Amino acid sequence: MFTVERGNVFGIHQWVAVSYWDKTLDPCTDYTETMSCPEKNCTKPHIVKEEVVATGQWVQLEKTTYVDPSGNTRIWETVKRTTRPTNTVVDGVGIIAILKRTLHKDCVVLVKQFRPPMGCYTLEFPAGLIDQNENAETAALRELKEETGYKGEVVGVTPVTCLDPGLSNGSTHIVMVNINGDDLENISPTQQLGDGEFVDVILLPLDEFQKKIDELLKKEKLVVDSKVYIYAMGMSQAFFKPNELPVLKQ
Ligand SMILES: Nc1nc(=O)[nH]c2c1ncn2[C@H]1C[C@H](O)[C@@H](COP(=O)(O)OP(=O)(O)O)O1
Repeated sequence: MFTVERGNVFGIHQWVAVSYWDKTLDPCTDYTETMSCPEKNCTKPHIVKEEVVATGQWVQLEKTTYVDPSGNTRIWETVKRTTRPTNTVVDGVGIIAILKRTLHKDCVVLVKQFRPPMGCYTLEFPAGLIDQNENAETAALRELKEETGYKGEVVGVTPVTCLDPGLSNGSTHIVMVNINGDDLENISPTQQLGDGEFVDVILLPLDEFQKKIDELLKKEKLVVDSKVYIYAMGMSQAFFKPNELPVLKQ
């Protein structure tokens, strides 16, 4: 439910769009009352209202009023994308694409691009925003083709995952994709980049993924996306200690 009110936001008097939580539409209404708790009274935290402070073409800043678990009303500064398709809770897709070729090691497909908010080049999984009426699988294959030129096949999709929840409601599905590198279409892939998009494709072998990233970071001024690095650490921890015996700890 939206109203327009005159309010004081960050010390500035201005007209703001205010969305109040409509309890009749909120499936969590039953849980927003004070619940008994062994130590003290606990409240199910909930949003009271969201006020738009500033809106750009791609993002907006909001002042979020919420009740915390001890029942206190507080304010949070929140960033949201303006591009989220209607009736969804997800903005985009990230793509873990594995290039599989005869007589080659399996490789993870990464992209390097200059990211203005970071002021430097970053190393990321291919990714992009989901268009209206698109699902995660379709968006992932489209973005992969655009950014890298590769045609892939979806082999898995995560639940909605949050990206930076202390700052933004930005969220993504991670889509697992296999690429048949022997396919004629994938032998000399051609990117389909839009205006203002400059993307370098980087292939790193899956069996030395973390080591190759570390080498790249030493060689170039580059910041690696945390999803990429955590995936690399997970790969190292899970698969590449074949000769280590489990040790019983006291
Ligand atoms: N926050 C943004 N500010 C911009 O000025 N422009 C932005 C923002 N977010 C996205 N975009 C633009 C840049 C591209 O032209 C398009 C497509 O982005 P997409 O490929 O879907 O996503 P990324 O790869 O994560 O940029 O949106």
